[in-house]
Amino acid sequence: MSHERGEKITLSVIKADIGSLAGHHKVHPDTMLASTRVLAEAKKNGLLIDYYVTAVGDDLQLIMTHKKGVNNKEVHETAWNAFEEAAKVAKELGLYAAGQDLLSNSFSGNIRGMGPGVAEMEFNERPAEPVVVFMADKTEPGAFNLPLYKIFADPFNTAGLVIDPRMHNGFIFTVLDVYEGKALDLSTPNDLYDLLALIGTPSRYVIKYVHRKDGEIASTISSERLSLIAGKYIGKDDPVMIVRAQSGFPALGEILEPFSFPHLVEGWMRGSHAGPLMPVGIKDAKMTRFDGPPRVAALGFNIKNGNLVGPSDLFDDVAFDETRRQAQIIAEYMRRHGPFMPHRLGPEDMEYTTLPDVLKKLENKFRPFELGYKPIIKHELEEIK
Ligand SMILES: O=C(COP(=O)(O)O)[C@@H](O)[C@H](O)[C@H](O)COP(=O)(O)O
Repeated sequence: MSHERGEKITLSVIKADIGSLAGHHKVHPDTMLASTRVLAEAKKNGLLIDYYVTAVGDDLQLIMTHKKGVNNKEVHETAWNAFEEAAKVAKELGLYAAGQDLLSNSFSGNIRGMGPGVAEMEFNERPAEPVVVFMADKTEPGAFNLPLYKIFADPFNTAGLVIDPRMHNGFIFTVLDVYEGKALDLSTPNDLYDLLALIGTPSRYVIKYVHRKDGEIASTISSERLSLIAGKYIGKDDPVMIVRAQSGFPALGEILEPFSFPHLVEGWMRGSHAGPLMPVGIKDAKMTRFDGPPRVAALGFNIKNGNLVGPSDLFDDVAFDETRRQAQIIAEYMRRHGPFMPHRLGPEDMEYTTLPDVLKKLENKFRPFELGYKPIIKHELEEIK
């Protein structure tokens, strides 16, 4: 059945760190209120069908539905205005890093590349349209590579790949090289090994979209890299992801299953450490221990005539208690390494942090190490006297 463009629903999830309470910790409710006012106005004016405002760690999350398609100027401008209003409140309250992710002074047509993270998809709404919105803090977009592989390509995770004829043909993964700004499409199960060869380097190769082979969008992930946009370290690019569920897409339980394994991701303190991704309910989506550990929350909605029905706070459940316990044990183990790799990230990843500034000071102090090399200890002795 063919659908006119106007009938399609777009789900836009746009997030930004506009300042937070007590450090890079938690969004203040007054900033959420300020952004809610802007979205309420846009709903009243008919631009948005519906919206839901939430927060994970220090990231303010705008979940919006409309009929304008992806990359729509008006919708992006509304999100930008919502963040600006929230940032104003953050500044008034003296919140930490107020306006952090708003890298431009004014809106210029599309919010991508201006700081906020964006995941959007347009689809013909099914009679029942279940979707899951994942939001992570203190990590990067590649953190979703492993779960996405399991959801859409691993039959040991997703029974539907074997059992359900609608999923048996596999999926198309679009992989983005965030350094080069290039993408390629890989078809599973045929290209499985090529896919793994790339996405095992999640700081560079990020799964951007997953499509079913009939062209239906199944998942979309934000892929902004703040450091590459701003040219210097600003913060990790805490990602968001949308996944459609059921009836020819993976079941809700198959979508959540990979998060029962708290896999190691990059981010955590100063965006410079590897740690376990801990699934939490919204009430626990705040950063504490060593600015983490990295956390992911998941909200489940049904979309009906573009309206957001729900949400259900999916990781706020005893079924993930054991995962959280494991994550704590892994966090403790990793923390014991202090500033040593592999807890602290390797030199390539540290290039985009503040470490190079520190190392620069040592550059001129290096001397050739040859026979007869004498350590300089005079300076130290003088200090002791
Ligand atoms: O990763 C962090 C912030 O990232 P985020 O804002 O969540 O993108 C934090 O760990 C900070 O890097 C850390 O708290 C130091 O912050 P500053 O004192 O340099 O602002």
